[in-house]
Formats: sequence, structure tokens, C-alpha cells
Amino acid sequence: MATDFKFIPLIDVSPLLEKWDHPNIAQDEGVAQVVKQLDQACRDAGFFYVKGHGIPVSLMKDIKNIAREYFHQPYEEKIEIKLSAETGYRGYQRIGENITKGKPDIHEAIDCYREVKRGMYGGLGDVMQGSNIWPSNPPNFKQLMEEYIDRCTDLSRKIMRGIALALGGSADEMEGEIGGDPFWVFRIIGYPAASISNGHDKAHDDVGCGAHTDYGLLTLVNQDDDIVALQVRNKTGEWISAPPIPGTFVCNIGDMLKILSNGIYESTLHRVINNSPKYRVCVAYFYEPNFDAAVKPLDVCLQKTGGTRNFEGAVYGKHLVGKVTTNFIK
Ligand SMILES: N=C(N)NCCCC[C@H](N)C(=O)O
Ligand SMILES: O=C(O)CCC(=O)C(=O)O
Ligand SMILES: [Fe+2]
Repeated sequence: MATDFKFIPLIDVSPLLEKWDHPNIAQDEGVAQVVKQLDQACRDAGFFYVKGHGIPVSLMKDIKNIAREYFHQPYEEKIEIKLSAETGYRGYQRIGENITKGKPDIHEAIDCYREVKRGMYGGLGDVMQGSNIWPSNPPNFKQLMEEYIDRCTDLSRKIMRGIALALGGSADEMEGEIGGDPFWVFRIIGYPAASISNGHDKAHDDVGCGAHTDYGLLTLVNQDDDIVALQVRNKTGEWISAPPIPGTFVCNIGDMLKILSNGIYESTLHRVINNSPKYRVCVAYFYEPNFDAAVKPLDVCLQKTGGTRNFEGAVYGKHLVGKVTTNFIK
């Protein structure tokens, strides 16, 4: 992250969503305002809240509540959809099974990915091969989550158009070979309430998710309304809270956008600490490049940064597989 930001800005993206496929989008005054705010937020913090996003707040709430219902079940029920290498790393992981920088994360989760069919990306796709596994309870879980995922994909594509303009590119700069057929990752996460010891409440600073960056282009975080737990690191190393703002998404930049922008934007470190006496639910949608995209700095960003590549290129699918295969305790 480039600056010592103290808070995360809130952006109303509705003017961008109204004009997202307009041929003269770059000339529109309302869109230009949104683009300017996106650019500032991406440079300063790599994080921003989004409102005016068009996803019904009732749906945002429903999926958190249905996730809460799922996590509330006994372990034997939850483990019916166990994540393993055989399921293409899809399914349920118990508390402490995901590790970040060698330490177990104090969260449980269901991981989902866009479907990968056999041979779809040659050998590159083998590890991720499979379709999502959904719990049978609550009964409408799959249907609701799939509807939500579709809406997040659509919203992310439109926000990425604004970010492409912010970088000085054309609106569809991040489509085609880069993200025309975007891969996505979806995590339904539950963080246990802070533990109580010696008969009195004591926050233990259990790390719900250790400091990390996200892997792709753009993340949409839908977090519980009443718990402050997500923290974002600024340039001096201070942890800045991203408190819930009901009805909004917390958005952040992933590693692939850092490379594409040649470092004009960075993927900011963040972590989760749930010190509240309540169980916290968060549903995170990750919009990523095409699985087989060879990601390298965009020409327009190279020109702005003096012409030298600040990062090695990366094949997105390889980056993902590298993470996924080292994220779990054996
Ligand atoms: N798909 C994404 N971005 N997942 C974020 C989880 C981050 C924690 C993971 N153990 C890690 O170390 O990356
Ligand atoms: O729980 C949160 O607020 C964010 C989770 C997160 O950073 C992630 O899953 O990548
Ligand atoms: Fe994250």
C-alpha cells in the first residue's frame, strides 16, 4: 500500500453501473467521478467500500444467515462436504485447517471455485478439477449462493471496467485474454467468538485469518453488520480497521492487479481478528483473471511507470494452485 491511510473510503458506484457498457463511457461526467475515486482508493489503500452496487441488501443478509445456520450444525453434519485434494479443494474445512504463513487460522469455511472440467486447461487445471459440493442443509443453500455468485461476477466485471479506466486503459482492457472468462473463488467463512477464560471475558486475539494478500483482481467482502474484525495494514505498519458499513461491500485489490498495474496499485495485506463475544460470518467473493491468463504489466501502466517491469509475469492458475496446495494442514 502506498500511503499511511487512516480509514477506508466509501464509493458510490451507481453512475458507473448505469453506463458500464456505454460506448462513450470515458466521456461521462458521473463515471469520471467514480473512476477518480477508484483510482485514489486503489493508490492509497488498495481497499474501498462500495455502495450503490445494485445487489439487494436482503440477498446479502440472507446468504450470511444461511451460512450461519450451516456453521451452527454439529461437526458430523458439516464434514459431509469435506474439502480434500480429491474434491479439487472444494468443501468444508474445520477450524485451524487453513494455515497462513505457517499458523493455523481460527476460522472454518466452505471453499468454492468456478467449475473446472477434466482437461479444461491441460495439466494446469488438474489440481482444481471438480464442481462445488454443497450442503443438503439448509435446503436452499446452493441455489441462493449460486445466485449471489452470479451477481458478484457481474458487479465485479463492471467495477473492473472503472479500474481499467482509472489506470488510463480502455474500459475493456481487463477483459479478453486477461479476464474475459474470469475465474472466481468463493469462501463462506465463520469465525468463532472470542474465548472466555477464568470465568471472566477475555479477548485472546485469536487470529481468525493471518496477514495475507488476495490472489486475483478484485475481492468483494460481505461481512457481518455488528462486528469489527477485518484489519488492513497501512504503510507504517498500523492495522486500520474496516468496520462494517451495512449494505456495502469491502473491496480490495489482488496480486494479479498489482502485476497488471505494474505496482501503481498494490494488493494490501489484511487480517481478521474476531475479539467479539459473537460468532462472525463473512462471505468473500474473489474475481480473478482467466484461469490460463499470462498476466504481465499492461502497456499503459508500463508507460506511466518509466517502462521497466516491476514484477515477473505470472500465470494466474499457477499462482492459485501454488496457494491452494500449501494452504491446508495435511
Ligand atoms: N482465495 C483467497 N484469497 N483466500 C484468502 C485466504 C487467505 C489465507 C490463506 N491461508 C493464504 O495464506 O493465502
Ligand atoms: O473475513 C474477512 O473480513 C475477510 C476474509 C479474507 O480476507 C479472505 O478470506 O481473503
Ligand atoms: Fe483476504
